[in-house]
Amino acid sequence: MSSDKRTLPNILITGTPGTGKSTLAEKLSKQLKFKWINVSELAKEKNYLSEIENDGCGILDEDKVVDELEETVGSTVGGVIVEYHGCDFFPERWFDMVIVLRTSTEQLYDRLSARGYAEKKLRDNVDCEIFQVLAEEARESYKADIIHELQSDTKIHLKDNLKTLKSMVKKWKEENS
Ligand SMILES: Nc1ncnc2c1ncn2[C@@H]1O[C@H](COP(=O)(O)OP(=O)(O)O)[C@@H](O)[C@H]1O
Repeated sequence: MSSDKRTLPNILITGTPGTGKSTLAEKLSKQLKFKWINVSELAKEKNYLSEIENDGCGILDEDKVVDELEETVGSTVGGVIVEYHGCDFFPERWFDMVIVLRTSTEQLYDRLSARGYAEKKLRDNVDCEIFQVLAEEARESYKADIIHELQSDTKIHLKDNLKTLKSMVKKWKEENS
């Protein structure tokens, strides 16, 4: 299905753990009255995580996630916000906007320390942000004109990002009505 058949846009929010995906997705979904899907939470609930890796994270059964979400995210209704720290396994046709959240090393370090991440996991995630792993993955998986990198260090950034996204949704609706 092409995006112009949807009545509302679907938004993917991706980024390194701790960059603020859930914080942004929760507020945005409330303000826009969109459905919010946190893939990590879904995977835990539905038991889509197999084999525990050394860092305590399971390996996601990506096919099961896609099958589970196809009815909702692939429907003609749209208006879904999906968030996950990965983006290359979702069908490209699902999304009209792909948001990559970026956070400074210092902020990310503090946030992940506050989460109690062990030193190695913390370092791996900070490296993931420094090397722009998710931004690169997004560029390899989606068209450049739907990808938007947004800085997410401060509460002011959060406010600005909400404003930016709401105006992007407004524009999309005008262009696709
Ligand atoms: N723009 C921001 N400014 C300041 N703190 C933020 C911002 N976004 C998120 N946070 C804080 O950072 C932590 C991680 O945010 P969270 O939304 O859980 O990240 P993610 O979903 O990407 O793992 C939380 O404590 C949250 O309150």
